[in-house]
Amino acid sequence: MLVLASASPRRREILSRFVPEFKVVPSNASEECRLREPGDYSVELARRKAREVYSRVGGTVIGADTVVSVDGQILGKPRDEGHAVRMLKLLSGRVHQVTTGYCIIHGGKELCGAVTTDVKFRELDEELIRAYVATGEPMDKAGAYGIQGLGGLLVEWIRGDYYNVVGFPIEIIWKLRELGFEVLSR
Ligand SMILES: Cc1cn([C@H]2C[C@H](O)[C@@H](COP(=O)(O)OP(=O)(O)OP(=O)(O)O)O2)c(=O)[nH]c1=O
Repeated sequence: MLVLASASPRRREILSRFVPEFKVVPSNASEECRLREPGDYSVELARRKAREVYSRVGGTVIGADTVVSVDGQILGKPRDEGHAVRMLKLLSGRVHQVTTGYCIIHGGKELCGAVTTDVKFRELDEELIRAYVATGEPMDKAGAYGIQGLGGLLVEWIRGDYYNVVGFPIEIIWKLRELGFEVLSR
């Protein structure tokens, strides 16, 4: 049985487009992490999420973690609205990286990786930033925006996998296919 170790509705929605059947079991793993490099950090958290769920339910388990980084500095989810405003000011007019680490536990082995997408934001004025934060959309999202929602307004261009920005890189689907899971079957 395939298990998605995530409480994220976006991850569930993306996986369900490509794979017909899986179970969702959110992880209770701690998100405290001292690593500073976005790839190392996101893979470590993805691995913890996958291991914690695997220890309870077994099967083939997918864990993922998404971070936004700018100049190598990791931005997680905003603590409050003021923090969201500061993050968006920092990202305004600049290119940043969105990295999703993943870990698939299958047959007792761990298959882990990280995918990075570059995203360029438009120049954002204070009024727009405050109006966007007031919509509430930034609060549960790494980097304080969601490209798939109203946050699409902030983006000038992206380079790389769009799904990766939303939290679920397509590389995971290809890995599942290599492991023998059917993709696009109904
Ligand atoms: C940058 C960006 C992030 N995000 C989201 C993806 C992730 O859900 C979230 C980052 O938090 P994560 O800790 O990666 O995931 P989560 O807490 O939502 O779910 P779980 O740990 O149970 O798997 O930010 C978007 O939805 N759109 C975006 O454009």
